[in-house]
Amino acid sequence: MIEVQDLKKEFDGTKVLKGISTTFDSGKVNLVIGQSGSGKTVFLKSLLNVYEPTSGHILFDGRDIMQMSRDEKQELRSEIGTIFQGGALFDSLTVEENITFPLDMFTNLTYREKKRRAFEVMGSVKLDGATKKLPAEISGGMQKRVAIGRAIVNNPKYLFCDEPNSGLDPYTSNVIDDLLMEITEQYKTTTIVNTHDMNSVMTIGQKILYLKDGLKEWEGDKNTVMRAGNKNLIDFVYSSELFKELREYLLKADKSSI
Ligand SMILES: Nc1ncnc2c1ncn2[C@@H]1O[C@H](COP(=O)(O)OP(=O)(O)OP(=O)(O)O)[C@@H](O)[C@H]1O
Repeated sequence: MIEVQDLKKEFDGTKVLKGISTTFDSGKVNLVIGQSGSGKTVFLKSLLNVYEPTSGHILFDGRDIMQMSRDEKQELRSEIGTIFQGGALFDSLTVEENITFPLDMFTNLTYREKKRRAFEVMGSVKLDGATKKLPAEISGGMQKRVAIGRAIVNNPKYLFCDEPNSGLDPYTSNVIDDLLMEITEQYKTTTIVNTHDMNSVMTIGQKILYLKDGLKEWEGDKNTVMRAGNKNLIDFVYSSELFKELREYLLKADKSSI
């Protein structure tokens, strides 16, 4: 579980995060949504202390990253998996080597143990058939799965993903969403995902945090988002005609069942 208390971040006096408080449960996929520029990436990077917050508290299962020494932060980082845009794979390493990389870097496992763990993870992300391929030889969706595999190989307690579906077709996006859900439930990770993908919102949004201009405008889940009364949220989520019609249909169905 990650608890965020009154998180603020400014850059040279410009307030980007203006005091956000929320809780992200473990074993759940938590989505952060909002217009471009609303502060989603700064929020994620502040939670990770990539950007040092201006003020506030961020508690990782009760441990406040704002109060931690450098060594304690280092220790915490070993419990965190990240999938960031531009967090490119190593082009000259095979799928298996990419996934094994964090084990080489951060563990003292034996060769055999690393091999076993890497194969377990490649099974989880459904890459068993591509272990010896180079990133250039596999599709964008498979590359995303390698990135997910690399992020989970150390059994992280916390998983952060920035736009995991960007650049993927709808089918492959669903595959990635299903995978994030499976991993989160199987390993009980606290998973936080920044997304623009409304399909993800409707399917894996076990918690949804909607940011607007650096503030929490609304929070709920995929069931409550459909019936939410917040005008800004509705305008944002239902800017697609298809979703707008779906919402109207559901609200009518609600009324006719009363
Ligand atoms: N390193 C930085 N220094 C100064 N300002 C920044 C920095 N990073 C982001 N900002 C500003 O913070 C605001 C929020 O940016 P952020 O990248 O978090 O938005 P976002 O919601 O993730 O957008 P998008 O959906 O387009 O990725 C923007 O106005 C941006 O210019």
